[in-house]
Amino acid sequence: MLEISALTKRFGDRTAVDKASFVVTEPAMIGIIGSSGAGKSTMLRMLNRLTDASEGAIRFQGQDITALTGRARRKWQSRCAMIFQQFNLVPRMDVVSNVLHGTLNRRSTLATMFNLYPREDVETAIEILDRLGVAEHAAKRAEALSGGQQQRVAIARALMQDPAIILADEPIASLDPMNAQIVMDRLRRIHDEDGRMVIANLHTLDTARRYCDRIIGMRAGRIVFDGTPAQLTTGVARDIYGAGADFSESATSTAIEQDEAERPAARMAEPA
Ligand SMILES: Nc1ncnc2c1ncn2[C@@H]1O[C@H](COP(=O)(O)OP(=O)(O)OP(=O)(O)O)[C@@H](O)[C@H]1O
Repeated sequence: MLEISALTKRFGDRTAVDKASFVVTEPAMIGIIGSSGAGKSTMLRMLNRLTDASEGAIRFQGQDITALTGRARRKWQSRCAMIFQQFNLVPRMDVVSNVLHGTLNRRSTLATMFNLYPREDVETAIEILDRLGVAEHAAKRAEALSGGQQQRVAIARALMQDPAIILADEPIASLDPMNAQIVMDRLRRIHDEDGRMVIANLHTLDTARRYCDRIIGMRAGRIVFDGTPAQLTTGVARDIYGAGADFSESATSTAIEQDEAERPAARMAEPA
């Protein structure tokens, strides 16, 4: 259903994603791991068409995604909704209106300007908020909610678009462990109950192991691992992160970045 072939992104003479290829035949929950600068965000941004690929192809259910322009590109961005580490809500706007923002693509400019949302959309938004356990906060300003609650509102906004794919770029990197678990549990449930594909960039190995059916490991722009959590042995993880023999199972990419800072040879993949 989703086919990525030799997808490449260059920024000047830096290759952020280098001939990445993978195929997803049925909706799955996929985690992308790798150290900072490995190309994970760039990969998701190309999938969502926020960034244009330099080379290669993305096909979804037979459609050439890389070729889409204008309205067709915006439609794809609705089918392939993205959530971000920093939630990207409008802080002073109430929670329901933030969620209804997910319908902007299909509403007229006039309706948008005057905040005229159809009643059934408002009801759907509340139902989705309820599903995510934050309906009681519907009337509050987004900025009044905790980080974990805001991320659930961001997921609700994504669901409002009824997407086939949810792309999550480090969705729990700003959250404490308890809220991180709540957000990952919700994403997993959305996958299990709705059959939506979820592709998440994840900072910590244990999260990827625990929640994902399939893990893709990136290093210096290349896919260096693609398999199940069981196949992701400590040795494989060490290769993905370019980490030394002191690498431990509980290590996170944050800990590894610090290791890399001390090892100049491993800095290639880091931002300039
Ligand atoms: N807009 C840009 N202009 C120039 N270089 C960029 C741009 N975006 C990303 N890069 C570079 O591309 C490489 C991959 O970056 P990317 O953000 O995709 O990595 P990442 O694995 O998501 O890292 P992190 O976990 O730190 O977010 C890095 O070397 C980065 O500096």
